[in-house]
Amino acid sequence: MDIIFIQGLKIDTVIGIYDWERKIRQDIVLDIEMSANIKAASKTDHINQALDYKAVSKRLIDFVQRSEFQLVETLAERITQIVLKEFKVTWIKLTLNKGEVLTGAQGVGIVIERSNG
Ligand SMILES: Nc1nc2c(c(=O)[nH]1)N=C([C@H](O)[C@@H](O)CO)CN2
Repeated sequence: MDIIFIQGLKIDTVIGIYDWERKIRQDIVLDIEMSANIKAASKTDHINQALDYKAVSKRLIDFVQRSEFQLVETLAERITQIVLKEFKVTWIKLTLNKGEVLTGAQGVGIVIERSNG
């Protein structure tokens, strides 16, 4: 299996369970690994045959910026479902980092793997 990845994709959104978090926008950072078969793209050297990481990133930026979830779990699950349904991806690993919201910690977040195969 080949993997196309997107690393350190920073997106602003409304997320969190506390009142103060509902009134501000916070940055989350996504690291994404997606299964891809790169044979056709590498043969033809054409973007039409490739999993276009720019297209994935544009779709996720739009979705995350419009979203207002409370939990990182919900946002992560929705992101993986979008990628699996709308792109030629059968497996995805997503790391969602909410950053320095927990006193004493450099980051908090979630790592999930999903597949539809
Ligand atoms: N499992 C989770 N725990 C917590 C979440 C979450 O999304 N999933 N969120 C919070 C708060 O919003 C926190 O990030 C802000 O201090 C706390 N625990």
